Amino acid sequence: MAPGPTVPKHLNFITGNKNKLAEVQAILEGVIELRNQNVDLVEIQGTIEEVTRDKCRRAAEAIQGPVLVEDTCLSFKAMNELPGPYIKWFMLSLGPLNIHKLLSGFPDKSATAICTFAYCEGPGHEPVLFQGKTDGLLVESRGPTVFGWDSCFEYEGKTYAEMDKSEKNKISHRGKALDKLKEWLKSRVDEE
Ligand SMILES: O=c1[nH]c(=O)c2ncn([C@@H]3O[C@H](COP(=O)(O)OP(=O)(O)OP(=O)(O)O)[C@@H](O)[C@H]3O)c2[nH]1
Ligand SMILES: [Mg+2]
Repeated sequence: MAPGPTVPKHLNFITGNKNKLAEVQAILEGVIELRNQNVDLVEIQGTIEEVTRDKCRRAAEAIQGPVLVEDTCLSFKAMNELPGPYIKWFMLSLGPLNIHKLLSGFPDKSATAICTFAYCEGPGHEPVLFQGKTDGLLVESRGPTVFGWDSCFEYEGKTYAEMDKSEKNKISHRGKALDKLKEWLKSRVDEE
């Protein structure tokens, strides 16, 4: 095997978000077996990469072993890329029916969904990052309001919530990040 981090056959994906977990499981099916643990991790303030690296280090410390984590951002061009990693708190306060109002004073509704995965071999190891981005628009909610801001993020005329899952996974920020992770995993999974 090439030098660098190894990955166990059963990978611990640390997340408390059931919808995220379901998408990641669907996309990684047949590639690697995921195990999920919900560890309540502190999320710091900083750039997307700083937030994700720190989250990954904390997860590896918490379970004392190899971990995969993911952090999702939603950034608005008119707001100089905010809320970014802090979108969760805006969603919790405003909900899917009101989130579009954040841009009501701005003509530019451009939004970018960014997904950053981080893998870490264990405590003390440097996390490796895999990022995917999808450009779209922030719109009034259309479609089921099951997952976060899916009903408010429009890509080529449809909101994520109006797409079926396989359609979303093909073009989504998460799908693109996982394509990179899958490629990397091919040479890294420890078969022993
Ligand atoms: O409509 C959506 N489509 C998506 O594809 C998507 N992915 C994440 N989110 C939401 O964006 C925030 C990210 O925060 P986040 O990355 O810290 O996640 P989280 O705290 O829920 O879980 P985790 O940190 O335990 O993994 C949270 O409000 C998530 O619900 C999404 N909403
Ligand atoms: Mg979180």
